[in-house]
Amino acid sequence: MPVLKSPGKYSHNTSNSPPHSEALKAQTANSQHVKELKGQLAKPVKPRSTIILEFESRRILAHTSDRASINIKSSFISSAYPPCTVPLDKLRKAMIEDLRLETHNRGHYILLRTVTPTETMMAVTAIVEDEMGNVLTLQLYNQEKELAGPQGIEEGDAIVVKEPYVRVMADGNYGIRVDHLSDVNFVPKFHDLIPYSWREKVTEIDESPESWKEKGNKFFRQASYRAAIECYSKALEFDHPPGLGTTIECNRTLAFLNSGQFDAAILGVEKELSKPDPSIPSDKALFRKAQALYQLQRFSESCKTYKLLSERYPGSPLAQEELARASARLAEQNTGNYEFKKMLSETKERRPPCLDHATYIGPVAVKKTESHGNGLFTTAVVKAGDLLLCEKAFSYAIDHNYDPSTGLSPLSVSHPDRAFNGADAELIETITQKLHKNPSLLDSFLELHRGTYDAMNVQEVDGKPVVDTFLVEHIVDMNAFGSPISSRKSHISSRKGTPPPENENFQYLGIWPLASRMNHSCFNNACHSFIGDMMIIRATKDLAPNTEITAWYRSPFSSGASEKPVDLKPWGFGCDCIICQDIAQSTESILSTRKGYLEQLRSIFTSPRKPKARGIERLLSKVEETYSKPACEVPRLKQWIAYLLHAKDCAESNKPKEVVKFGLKALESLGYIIEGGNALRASDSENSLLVKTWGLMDDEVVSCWMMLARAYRLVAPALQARAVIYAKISYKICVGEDETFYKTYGQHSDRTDGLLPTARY
Ligand SMILES: C[S@@+](CC[C@H](N)C(=O)[O-])C[C@H]1O[C@@H](n2cnc3c(N)ncnc32)[C@H](O)[C@@H]1O
Repeated sequence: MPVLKSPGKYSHNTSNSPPHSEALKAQTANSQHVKELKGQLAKPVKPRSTIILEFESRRILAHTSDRASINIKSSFISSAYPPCTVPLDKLRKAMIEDLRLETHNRGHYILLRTVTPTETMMAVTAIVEDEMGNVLTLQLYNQEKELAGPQGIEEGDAIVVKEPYVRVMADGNYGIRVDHLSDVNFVPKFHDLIPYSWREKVTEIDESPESWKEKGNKFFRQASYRAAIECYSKALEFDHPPGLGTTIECNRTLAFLNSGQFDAAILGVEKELSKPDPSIPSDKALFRKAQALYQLQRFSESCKTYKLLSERYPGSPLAQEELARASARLAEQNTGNYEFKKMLSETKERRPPCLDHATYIGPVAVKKTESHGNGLFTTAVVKAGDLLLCEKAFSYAIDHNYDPSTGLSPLSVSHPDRAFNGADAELIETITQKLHKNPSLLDSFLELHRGTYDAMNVQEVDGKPVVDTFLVEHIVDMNAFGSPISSRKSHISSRKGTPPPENENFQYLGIWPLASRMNHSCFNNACHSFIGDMMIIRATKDLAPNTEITAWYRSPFSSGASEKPVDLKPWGFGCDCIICQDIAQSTESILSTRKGYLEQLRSIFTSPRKPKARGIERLLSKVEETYSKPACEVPRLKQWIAYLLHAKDCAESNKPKEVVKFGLKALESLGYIIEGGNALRASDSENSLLVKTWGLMDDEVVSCWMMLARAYRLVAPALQARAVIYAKISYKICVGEDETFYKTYGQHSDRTDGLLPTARY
């Protein structure tokens, strides 16, 4: 049977997979005990030394156990909760024993200090103490994992947690769980909040901008950018000669750049450049600004800044090189001309395959639909195969801990009724951090569809962005796409009958904000494909301006003979396209009669001893009779597969006329209206064959056209070239590009579908 295209959108709930459901059950059992403790004060239940010892033993065990022995690690949370939106100076300070269990201690903050090294599995975790010496576990979710590394949190570092959520953990110990990045402040050792007993001795020499700059430089050399930024910021608080201030600002900008804080890097540079007489050479400042703009995909501004740099400082080879790179991105952004073959090679060189390319927005725009929120619409006439959008992922993740033998990841983030794992958790974490570091990106991300999640509308507190992790989670749930490393790879392997395991299609997960505006229709008019983290959307039909562009969240092609509407429950709606309506309106008896014929055909096609063609054709006609509407109005998905398989059989038995007849019928089943395909006259010209209306697209459509092309070569040679052109357009729609078409398909292949034996990814 044909292997059908992998699912499109991704909504992945793993709560029914055995290890996760076991973990969920265990948590439910524990929840009664936890309920009883809710609201009680977090008075220590074990001595400090025992809690530290238990944590240290677990930490050492985690380092020494091999990967195979890692169990599913789960993190349960009973319900989403909003981040703290109260400024720190409006909160009251609390000690551990003032906090209430299983409670979000609103109106309070707590100052803590780490007394152990950190450990990371689900969260960055350490034992922390308060000023009274009481200890508990601190779990920081969604933080950069580097925080647990040599450049991260050190023993003795101070941390403020706003409105701490105190939990009773699975081992009975108490812990503070922090899900929102803005609920945590890492407090520099020299900050006023730090009590004297916790302070490091500060000598006079420390209290100068030079010494803070030197400290900053030391941290910078160790790639401890958070600490370096703290020191540079402290240095800038002092009176300093302008030259020194500019150097410190410049160093801080580089630390911002290296830690992905591009907004802050641009701000720092602009402050420097706005000074009437910047005393340091501003080439560094301009260069860093151009780099930060590039990282934010603001290529036009990046090019302008590099140009300014080249004018002011001619002869800088690095600036010339970077200008060329930014100009190449700008050209992609403006024209949609990409070197797709090169991009495919790049996917082999990079892991994860995040490509250095720009987003092209073709003739499309976001607009309100009548009944399902926003949608994507054409803004001009479009032909089948035209590029509508080539979008770089906003964020892209891979499940690093994925275990192919079990199909599971040891990471799991769970709610009572659902579980995420691996790539989801990774993606949520990456996006949360990106937004936290670059608030200029917040607005456009938060505009994405969020389902029923109701979030507060505060975006800044204490001068820092507020990112609601649970809102990010909902947006990911509604908008993320699962993707293979490249659609060409999936296409070739499915043609060869070695489709990648289903999990490989979900191996990468990403958010493509504009593409995610597309609503679903089984009777779609656009297809998305991938080259690494670039998503390519092409029209599958000729479209008039102002047409809503629709794609598949799940493919309506299902294996087996049963017909039912696609399950779109994870997105909270049911499809009401004409295909789904037709299934809903068909009587049980019609559907079961059709199913019966299809089952007979299926067993014939899979049997080594085939009956006479006439018998098969009679059954095919009976299938046709079960449909009441013409295929050009309502595509017949099951009939398409049946005709296609028969056409393949005919091709294998060297019956070119029959291949033409049934290959065309197969395409017509998908809604294609094709003129001149059956004429088979010697007088025909290439132009006699014409697709008047395009139907549904699938990887198998490429095979069908190639099969037709081979048959035409024998019975109507004039039509062969046009059939190849249609195969090439279909290939372009399915894999995103047609530069590799002739490396993949050829008329001289010994396969009936023309796939070349040399075709490989
Ligand atoms: C990824 S979003 C698509 C864009 C969304 N309409 C918006 O306003 O941003 C997915 C959501 O769109 C809506 N949606 C998509 N296709 C739909 C359809 N065929 N019928 C009804 N609602 C649909 C559902 O609410 C779904 O959860």
